[in-house]
Amino acid sequence: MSTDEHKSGFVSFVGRPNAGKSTLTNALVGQKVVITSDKPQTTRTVVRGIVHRPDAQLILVDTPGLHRPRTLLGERLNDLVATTLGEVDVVAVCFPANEKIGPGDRFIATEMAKVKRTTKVAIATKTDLATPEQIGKHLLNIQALGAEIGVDWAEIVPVSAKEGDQIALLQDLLVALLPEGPQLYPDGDLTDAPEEILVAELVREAALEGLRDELPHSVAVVVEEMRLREDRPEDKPLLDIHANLYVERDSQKGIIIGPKGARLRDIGTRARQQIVALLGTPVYLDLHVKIAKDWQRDPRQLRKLGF
Ligand SMILES: Nc1nc2c(ncn2[C@@H]2O[C@H](COP(=O)(O)OP(=O)(O)OP(=O)(O)O)[C@@H](O)[C@H]2O)c(=O)[nH]1
Repeated sequence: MSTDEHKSGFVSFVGRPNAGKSTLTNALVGQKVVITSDKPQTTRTVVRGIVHRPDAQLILVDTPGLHRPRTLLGERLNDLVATTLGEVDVVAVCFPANEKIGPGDRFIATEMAKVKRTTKVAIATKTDLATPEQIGKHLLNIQALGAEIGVDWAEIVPVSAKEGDQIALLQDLLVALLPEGPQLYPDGDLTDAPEEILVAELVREAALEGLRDELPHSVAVVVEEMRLREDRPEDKPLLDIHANLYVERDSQKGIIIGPKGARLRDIGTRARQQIVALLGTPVYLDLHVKIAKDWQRDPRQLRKLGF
């Protein structure tokens, strides 16, 4: 291969909620750039992770879990997913190896079949949670599903993002599918999401830990202000961050705040540690819980919350 054959392009991971898309993005980039959670549907913004290699630049677009619209928010997410898929070079569908292929996977793969132009890859994720026999059967099922609905997988790759297993191979295979093209982002850029969005996502992630049922869908975070505190010595900077956690109902506010504010304090501590790790600056984090009544169904509120 000649050295001027540089490749660049966009890859989008899709899959049902919790399929491991965010974890895989982080594993490929080699650093945490998108939040992960064991709650479905936590990814709401399209954050790109960027893999820099001498021969290629691989830009990962992390789409929200594709699902049938339930609320207005759901419809917007689906619009976003459809738009994203038409614009990328490769769509990689994630099928968790520790679970059978179900109606959700079938729905997504069928949607995928409609995006004709884009190369499709299948990824069997979370292989550390399955036996070799299960993985083998899973790969055959993925192939059969493709044949049934008319999707011709360019590759079917089993990986474990958690163990780092086959991640390098996946990177090579994805690069091979990219068109020739120049470097699109400067060296060192890992994502083009604004810092406020990353910070809001980290707060949301901390708030979701330990929550059950419907509440995860009801939490939104907006960073209201983020600036370096004045009058600090240059070698001891402090970043002041003010963020609002929005919930839909009074009862949910109580859950987030917890007895005597204990849960909110805990959210703040955990989020702060992650933000410091991301930005490399000491942080003072001020969190407030607010009610935005039924925000998921209200277009005005959705806009205000950044959707
Ligand atoms: N054991 C194991 N767990 C994994 C692996 N990849 C992801 N997980 C876990 O699966 C859960 C979901 O992972 P995410 O990466 O957030 O999934 P997602 O597809 O981005 O989820 P949504 O944002 O809901 O669409 C988290 O608890 C992860 O820790 C893996 O390779 N092995």
